[in-house]
Amino acid sequence: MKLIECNNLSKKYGDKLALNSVSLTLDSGEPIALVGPNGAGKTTLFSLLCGYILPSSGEVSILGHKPGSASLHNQVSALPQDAALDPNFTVETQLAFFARLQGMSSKQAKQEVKRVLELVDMAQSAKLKPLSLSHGMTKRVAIAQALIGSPKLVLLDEPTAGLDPANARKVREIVKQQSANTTFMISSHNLEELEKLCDKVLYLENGQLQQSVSIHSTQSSEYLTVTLTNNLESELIESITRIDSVIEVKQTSEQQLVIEYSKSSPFYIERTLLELFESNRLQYKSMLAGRTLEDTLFAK
Ligand SMILES: Nc1ncnc2c1ncn2[C@@H]1O[C@H](COP(=O)(O)OP(=O)(O)OP(=O)(O)O)[C@@H](O)[C@H]1O
Repeated sequence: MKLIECNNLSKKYGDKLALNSVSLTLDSGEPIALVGPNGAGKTTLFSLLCGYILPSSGEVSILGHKPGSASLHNQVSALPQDAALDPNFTVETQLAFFARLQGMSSKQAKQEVKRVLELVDMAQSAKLKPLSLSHGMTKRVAIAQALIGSPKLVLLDEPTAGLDPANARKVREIVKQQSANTTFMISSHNLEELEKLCDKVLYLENGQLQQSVSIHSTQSSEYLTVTLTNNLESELIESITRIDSVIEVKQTSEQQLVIEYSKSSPFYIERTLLELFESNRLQYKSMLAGRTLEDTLFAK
């Protein structure tokens, strides 16, 4: 069963097309990063996955069910960037309230609160009220709240924004530890952090899914960014895809592609590409090796 499936998913706010025909399929497993510039549609996608808003067209399902449906009760949770705790109640009181809302008895809720606070190393603060917590501690409590009931999917919006390096690291550790049971989808502008944490990266721009890359495969293999002087033809892309060591070819602009390949003999891929360009009478502007997530996402 696929964790998330979106098929031509679109969302309009009035005339504004915030999400434009997004199609993707994601499996449960390692954390998934959602990146893109301000206004790209990340929050809109999160809101659709949570069932807070309905699509204007297209379909979305989580574990085969429509977001917000009763079958997904306790299976999906979200931590919005501006999530706030109620200043009037202790940490344990408000977390127990959310556990009760999930249908737990008061005894189960108490045990669950203890469990999730231990997961985020905040058990000692159970009896404190939010105003006596630091920003980092508040964030950990909010993550604990998102983990109540061991959901299958947890959506985290900028989970480390505004945190000092030690607290940001702590949050990363929590996500890593919990990833055995829960798939996290993390929206963030911090590419370096996402590189440490995530396997798959989804890149949204202007409401469209521009790229979906696997960080681990880009680290274990190599890739080349090739820019031609002419616009790319689909026959050329197909020919490159057929080269022995090529894993994947992505067109990133009219004249540019990123080729992911496994290293075989030295310069094999470069030599084969040059022969291919020569036989097709094509000229290239540049052929660059690159490996960071930023290079992958923003190579233009
Ligand atoms: N309720 C709304 N009504 C009208 N327009 C909206 C609404 N919510 C979002 N938008 C618009 O839809 C587009 C996508 O917004 P969204 O908040 O999903 O982007 P985002 O990628 O989360 O941005 P950021 O990184 O700044 O949080 C933006 O142009 C935004 O102005």
